[in-house]
Amino acid sequence: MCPRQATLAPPQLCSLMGLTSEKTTTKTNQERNSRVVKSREKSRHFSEKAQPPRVLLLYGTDGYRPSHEIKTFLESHRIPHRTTSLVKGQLLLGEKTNSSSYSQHLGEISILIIVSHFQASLVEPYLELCRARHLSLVWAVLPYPHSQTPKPHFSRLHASSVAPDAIVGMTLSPRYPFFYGRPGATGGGIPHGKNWTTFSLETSGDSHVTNPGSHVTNSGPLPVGDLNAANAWSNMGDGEPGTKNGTNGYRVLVEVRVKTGETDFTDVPVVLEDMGGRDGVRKIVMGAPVRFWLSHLMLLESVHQLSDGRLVREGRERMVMVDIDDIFLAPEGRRMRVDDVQAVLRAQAKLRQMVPGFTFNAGFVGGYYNSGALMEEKLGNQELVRNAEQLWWFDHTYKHHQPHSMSPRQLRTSMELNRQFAKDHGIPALVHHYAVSPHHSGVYPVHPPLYDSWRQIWNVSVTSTEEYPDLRPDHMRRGFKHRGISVLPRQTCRLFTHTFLYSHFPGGRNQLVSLAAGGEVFLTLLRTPVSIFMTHTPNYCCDRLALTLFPALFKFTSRWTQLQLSYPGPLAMADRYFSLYPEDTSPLWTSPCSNKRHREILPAWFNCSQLPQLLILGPQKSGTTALHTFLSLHPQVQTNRQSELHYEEVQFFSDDTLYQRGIQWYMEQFPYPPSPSVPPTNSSLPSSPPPPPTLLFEKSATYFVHPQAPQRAKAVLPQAQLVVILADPSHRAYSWYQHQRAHSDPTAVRFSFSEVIRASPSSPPHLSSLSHHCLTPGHYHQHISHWLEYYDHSQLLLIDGDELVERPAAVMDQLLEFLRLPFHPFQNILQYDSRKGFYCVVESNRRKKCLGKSKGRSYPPMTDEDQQWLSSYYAPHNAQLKELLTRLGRTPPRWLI
Ligand SMILES: Nc1ncnc2c1ncn2[C@@H]1O[C@H](COP(=O)(O)OS(=O)(=O)O)[C@@H](OP(=O)(O)O)[C@H]1O
Repeated sequence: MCPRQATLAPPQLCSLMGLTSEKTTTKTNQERNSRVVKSREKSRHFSEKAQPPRVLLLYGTDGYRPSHEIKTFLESHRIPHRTTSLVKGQLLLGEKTNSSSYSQHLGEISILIIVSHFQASLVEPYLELCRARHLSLVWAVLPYPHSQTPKPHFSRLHASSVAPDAIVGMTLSPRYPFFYGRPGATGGGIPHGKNWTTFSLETSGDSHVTNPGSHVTNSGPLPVGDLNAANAWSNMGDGEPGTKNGTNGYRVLVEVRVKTGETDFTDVPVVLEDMGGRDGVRKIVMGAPVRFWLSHLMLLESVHQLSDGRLVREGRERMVMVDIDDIFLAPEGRRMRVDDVQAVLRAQAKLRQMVPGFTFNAGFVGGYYNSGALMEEKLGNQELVRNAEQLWWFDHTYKHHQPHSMSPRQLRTSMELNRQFAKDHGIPALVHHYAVSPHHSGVYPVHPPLYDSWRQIWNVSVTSTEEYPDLRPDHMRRGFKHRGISVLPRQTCRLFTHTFLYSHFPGGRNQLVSLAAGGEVFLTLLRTPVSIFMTHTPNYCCDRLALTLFPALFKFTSRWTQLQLSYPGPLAMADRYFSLYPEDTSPLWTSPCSNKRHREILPAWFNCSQLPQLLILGPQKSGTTALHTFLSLHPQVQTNRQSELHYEEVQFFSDDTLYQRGIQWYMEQFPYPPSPSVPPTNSSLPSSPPPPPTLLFEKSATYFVHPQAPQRAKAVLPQAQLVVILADPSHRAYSWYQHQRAHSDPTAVRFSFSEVIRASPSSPPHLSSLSHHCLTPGHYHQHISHWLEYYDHSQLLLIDGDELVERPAAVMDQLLEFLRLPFHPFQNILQYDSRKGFYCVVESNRRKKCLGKSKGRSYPPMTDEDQQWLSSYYAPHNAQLKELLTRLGRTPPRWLI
């Protein structure tokens, strides 16, 4: 155990004191806790935590990688979900006796997705659970390992393994009521990869699983016929939900054509729906490799079908925009010539047949117009301008300078020059209210002068970036709104400034086409309702790679899916994005300091050491002002400037209006810390030691209970140390009530403390609201747990509120140790003042300076009845707190013992 003075200290303090046995246990706890926090945090960061989870993804030991793929699918479509192992899921779902614990763990689930081999023992236990809980099932069947023996049947279904090179074609059922897939779509050219699993109906005997090396399995006794005759569909049946007789109760979604001999082929189902006629569980069984695009399409289809469209938000509409950035700017030999420009216009006309309204979006840097050395390239520039009306145009600064490195005046000048250029050359650039910044600079991390100049000079209301919140993983890129401008996420299409010949593209032309034909670019389009692809001039000269990629993409999409492609322009795209995802409107600012790419596009004034390293979180009326005042006395510590709104508190993470102002505003609340002096390099003089680093901190007592503060703080200050003061919650509530009265809160003035704490939800709204705000901050367990979902508990120091009142110098020693700051003689600086009834600061003139009259107020003591009432009110919350502290290896505060 930690010694007395280390009450509520984090474990590393105990270990500093040489308590090694504690250290061992703590370390394990700490590691475990940190792992849990990290994984939770990952899934919660930018996740849809406001919605109840609806899909439960279950994986076995062999299914970890494929399940990761499915998790990416769920995340990219923002389908609310949880993930767990097959073993754990069975335990959780099986908790029939304790259904509240079931829903507490899992939320409301409607679909299970199982990733496993075709093994009845893995799936059968779930059938019972699905029946009992009215769940549907999607089963992604993994290919059999070579050595495995045939497996038992499942719903009279046999599985067979087929080597990928035996599959020569694939068809989507012409009869299945697809929402996303195109009925009857057919084609060959299935890429090699993992084995596939095909299905057949049992008539007798065991299922067959063939050696994948032999190309094709014995696909069971089901006769399959000509692909075009769609025999597989009719042989498997067109079962309606609940059908028991007449048909087999299956509907085939996809079949593949398998080579069985030199000239023989057979058509077998690879994705089918079991309508639940036999076991009452509606399920979709998929045998295509999980990484293959068909599986993504079928997963989307399955979740849509099984949830009657409730779990997929995007519908079928897909808006697509293709930017050509730097249209006049490229190295010699990589700019468009006249025939390239004409090819672009011809391609555009053709693409409009597949994507209504399709128009290339040209980003221009006027300062480079006609700057190429080759005459053909100058003519190419002129051809672009001659056809300006046929394209859409957007500002890309005049000289391609990065906005973050320009002063507001330079920025404005650059934009004005580009605007004048557009005017002089008849370029209709003001109409679309869209602009893009070179290298994403200034868009994210946000550089407010860029936003202001865009609005002022170009009337921009939409832009795009790949950088929010981060470049990777790309399916997690998001949009946000800032200073009246909608920032949309951009997608990657694998064409860069250096890809202008097929031979420069890894894998050549075939690889480029396969990106579009089911590869990464197709999946992006499938996942993203609003896709903005960035290309560059070199992609349209030379081998014109972009003019291969996009037609291939749209053709493939129209062939296999019913996605409705369109290009309605940036404004309509922004409207659609934010009406689909209103939760993205307000950004979650992330720390630019811990991200290499973001650091490279930070304005010069941005100083990562001007952000605080310590947050005193609260709660209100726990002694936070005293702690703030005392800590500010340390010579190596500085706090924020006084705010005109909240006095000594910044409240950035808990005040939505302030939070919107961005990190720059937050930084400006802190003094610029002294930079260490750099000794002259060639000097023979002994160098003076650098000044000690300054620790910046802020205290905002509103952070403790604010629902978004932990996530916001973690995203900006991942390494911050946190302090929470645990005062007796009953006293805290009484102090808070007195504070409200002192500030003439009409409800607090009108109602007594007894009435306030005893108010119920049926009391007048202003009374029950006051009661809620008075009592709930004292639910310490709940608020601390929330913070620990984001921060590791070693970053958190808990201070006993009574100790702070009675032995403030000891508390300060404890705090300095936690912060690894040098000793400061608080024992001499803090002295008890009998008039104030609290410790005060002894100033240099030896006079005591106490906290203001609003801290340490005089008011009558709480009545015994109220005290008792509160003790029993807080008893369960305090018990949970005690449990938590024990789990974390902390000593409880005195009032809790
Ligand atoms: N040294 C010292 N001087 C004065 N007051 C002290 C001190 N140490 C702790 N306290 C207790 O701090 C209570 C005020 O808490 P906060 O500063 O957190 O209040 S606030 O939320 O910032 O308004 C305040 O509550 P009240 O007594 O109700 O005024 C005090 O109980």
